Amino acid sequence: MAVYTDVGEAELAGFLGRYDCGPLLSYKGIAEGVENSNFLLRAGGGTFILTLYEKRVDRDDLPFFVGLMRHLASRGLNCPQPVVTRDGETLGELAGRPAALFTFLEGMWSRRPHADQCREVGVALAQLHDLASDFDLRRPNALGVAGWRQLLDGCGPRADDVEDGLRDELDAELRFLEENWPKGLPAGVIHADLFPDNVFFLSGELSGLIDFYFACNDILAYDLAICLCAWCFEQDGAYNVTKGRALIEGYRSARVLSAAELAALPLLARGAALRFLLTRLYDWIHVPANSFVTKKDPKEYLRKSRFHRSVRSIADYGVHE
Ligand SMILES: Nc1ncnc2c1ncn2[C@@H]1O[C@H](COP(=O)(O)OP(=O)(O)OP(=O)(O)O)[C@@H](O)[C@H]1O
Ligand SMILES: N[C@@H](CCO)C(=O)O
Repeated sequence: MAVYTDVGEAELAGFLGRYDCGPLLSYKGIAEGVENSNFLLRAGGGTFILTLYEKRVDRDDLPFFVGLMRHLASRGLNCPQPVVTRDGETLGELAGRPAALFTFLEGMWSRRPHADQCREVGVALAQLHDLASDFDLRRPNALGVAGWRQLLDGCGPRADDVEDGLRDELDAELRFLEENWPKGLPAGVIHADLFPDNVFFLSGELSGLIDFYFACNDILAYDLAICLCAWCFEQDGAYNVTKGRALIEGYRSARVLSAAELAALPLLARGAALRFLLTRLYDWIHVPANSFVTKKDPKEYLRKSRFHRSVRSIADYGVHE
């Protein structure tokens, strides 16, 4: 459950008083998610999502995230929109945390994505890259290759509690990636966390994207590699070549992937697997066992990391140049 910060009714009503959203009717914490505290809120003027920003979100980055959501929506991409107060503000403070109110997006995320949904995500990701290309704010990727060493160091010797020898294995993998990380590939704004729980479907079609709080400037094809990790493996850990092909072909139908980008995919996917392995491992070690947050399994990403290390060319992902 991701409600780190509790909000009292009186202080919430006070916060909402700055908006034209009508009186507070009800609110409840949303169990899903691991990063921020989210509440589903009903007011006279409709249904909203209230987000309180927690540890991994830097307050100074909020104008980038909120601005990006507004920019993408103005270009036709369906994503939550910050509600503006009567004073023209989109960001405020509640229960000691930075907070914002968003429009509610209809739809459900897919617990067991099928190949057609992978294709749709590929298309949507390419559209996002294209639509964000003229967004004028910049945010370096704090969880990019240059930030992984600090995460691994932060895990310390307790990494070996998850699996014997894990710390040395990750150290070797990280060193390899630091030395071989591709340079010069097309870069721009990426979502950086487009997992199934951040993609909504309605009546069988992709209806919107949420959770832009890792969005940043980085290699575009790295975003595709993240989706390859998040969408194209089965619950038993096996890579599904049909889903992988659908995702990549969906992406290519909306944005041309150069030969260099395609060739770099296995390396970028190793990086993507390591990034989520490291954040999960860090949380596994540091989030107290009695907290109300369901920790995500680092071993799922260890298996994915090992799979990507075994890949010899993009043909192993089911695609050709
Ligand atoms: N605008 C919205 N409309 C409808 N539901 C939403 C909206 N924003 C968030 N939610 C719901 O809240 C849940 C958690 O939101 P979100 O994914 O942004 O949280 P998070 O803690 O950042 O999660 P994650 O672990 O994916 O980083 C979502 O799975 C979704 O059910
Ligand atoms: N999508 C991430 C959690 C949010 O950062 C994961 O599955 O590890």
